[in-house]
Amino acid sequence: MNICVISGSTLGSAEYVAEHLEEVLKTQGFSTALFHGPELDDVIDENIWLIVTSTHGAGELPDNLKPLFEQIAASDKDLSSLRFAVVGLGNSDYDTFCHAVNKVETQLSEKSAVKICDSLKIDVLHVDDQEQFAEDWLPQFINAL
Ligand SMILES: Cc1cc2nc3c(=O)[nH]c(=O)nc-3n(C[C@H](O)[C@H](O)[C@H](O)COP(=O)(O)O)c2cc1C
Repeated sequence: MNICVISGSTLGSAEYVAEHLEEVLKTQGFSTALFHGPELDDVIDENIWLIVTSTHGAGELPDNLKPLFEQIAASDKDLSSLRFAVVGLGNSDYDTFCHAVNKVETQLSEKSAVKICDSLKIDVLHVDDQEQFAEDWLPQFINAL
C-alpha cells in the first residue's frame, strides 16, 4: 500500500508537517511518496492521498497547490478509486479558518474520491508543536486505511 503525501505550503509550515507525517508513516512500515505542490500527472496513479495544506489569501489554497486542484477541476477523470484525508494548517484569527481543507474535500468529493476519516484542522495560533499534533491524529488515518 503506497501513501502519497501531498503538501501545499507558502512558507514551509505545512511542508514540515507533511515531511514529518511521511517519516512517521515510513517508520511504521508504509511505503510513501512525498510531493510538494505536484501536478496531477505526478499523483494521478496513486490510490491514497494524504494532503497537508495551509490556507492563504481569503480562504484560498496555497499557490503551489492551486495548479493541482485547477487540473482536477478541469479533468473529466473519475477519482472513485482514490481515498484521501486532509490535514490543514490555519489561523483562527481568520474568518476563513482552514478553508483550504473544505475546498480540497469538496473538490475531491465532486470527483467521487472517498474521504476516509475526519480532517484535522491545526490552529497555529494555539498549537505550537504542529508536527506532534498531526502525529497524534495519524492513527485515525491509519486505522481507516
Ligand atoms: C497572507 C496570509 C493569509 C492567510 N489567510 C488565512 C486564511 O484565510 N485562513 C486561515 O485559516 N489561515 C490563514 N493564514 C494563516 C496560515 O495558513 C498559517 O500561518 C499557516 O501556518 C501557514 O502555513 P504555510 O507556511 O505552510 O503556508 C494566512 C496567513 C497569511 C500570511
